[in-house]
Amino acid sequence: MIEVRQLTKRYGPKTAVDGLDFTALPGQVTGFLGPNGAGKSTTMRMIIGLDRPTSGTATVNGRRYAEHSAPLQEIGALLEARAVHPGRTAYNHLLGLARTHGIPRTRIDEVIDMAGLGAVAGKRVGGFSLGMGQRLGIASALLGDPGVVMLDEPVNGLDPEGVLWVRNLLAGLAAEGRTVMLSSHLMSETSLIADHLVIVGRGRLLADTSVEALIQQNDAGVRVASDEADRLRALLAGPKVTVSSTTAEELTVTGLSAREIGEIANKHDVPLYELSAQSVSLEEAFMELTRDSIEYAATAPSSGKAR
Ligand SMILES: Nc1ncnc2c1ncn2[C@@H]1O[C@H](COP(=O)(O)OP(=O)(O)OP(=O)(O)O)[C@@H](O)[C@H]1O
Repeated sequence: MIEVRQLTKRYGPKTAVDGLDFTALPGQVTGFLGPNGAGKSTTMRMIIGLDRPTSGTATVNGRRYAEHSAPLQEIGALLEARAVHPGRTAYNHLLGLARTHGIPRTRIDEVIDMAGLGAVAGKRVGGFSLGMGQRLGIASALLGDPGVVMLDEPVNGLDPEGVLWVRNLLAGLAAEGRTVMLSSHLMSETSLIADHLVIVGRGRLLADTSVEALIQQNDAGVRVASDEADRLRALLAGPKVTVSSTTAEELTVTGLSAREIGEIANKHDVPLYELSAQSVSLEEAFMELTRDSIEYAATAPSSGKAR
């Protein structure tokens, strides 16, 4: 489990992480999402003790990273995929890590296989593509067989086959009861991989939710078309129901499901030409949530126009 409590990091006048609270639970994939500069990497660096919080705490299985006697066996992290000596082979990179952490050699072959690096294990890392570097970074994170796995932008640079591999790998790790956390600035990709979403902007928590709940929250009503739209509108009226119309024949209804609307229409013999549940895409929901938190917006802020 990863627990972040009132975590804050300031660099001079800049507040990179601002009173952040969230928990990544075992058995789940937690997606840590936010636009560029939202504070994701800084938070992850504090979780593994590479940066010291200005205030607040970040713990792994109840303890700060530095308090673990064998941290690599506790939490496997991929932060900078290319922080590997370019002249070393992938195998020797993993061997160096294994030796300094008391991990048996047999585990190296296991993670090489798991990461699909068998054919290039003897090659120098300097010649690796971005995708191969990511795979090696993930293999390194898994070397200590840790119960907690935290990966910063693990699908960056991977081709579709690689993205699918990460997805299946992380789902498998979570199914084994491990805590899995990954960061990304891409909602569509993350919603396919993660069960739980922690969304941040300008260092602050914007949402802590399940993918399912976010989909439900972004229910944009049910679109109904009928040439008796006015009669239907009256039949649907209720305290929690809102009905708006775009044309004489079309209604958008919230507060009732498509099934309920269909049943009412059927009971009163109102013919329907369309009955479809609308939803805002998760990408749109993410943009809406983070709109005020974009640090590097393309439009000039002085234009006064909505981005
Ligand atoms: N060492 C540092 N000194 C000063 N400012 C920093 C430092 N590290 C990060 N920042 C600033 O803190 C903010 C958060 O940065 P961080 O890298 O954590 O964001 P991020 O969400 O990981 O972004 P990205 O998706 O671009 O990697 C940014 O405004 C960044 O410029």
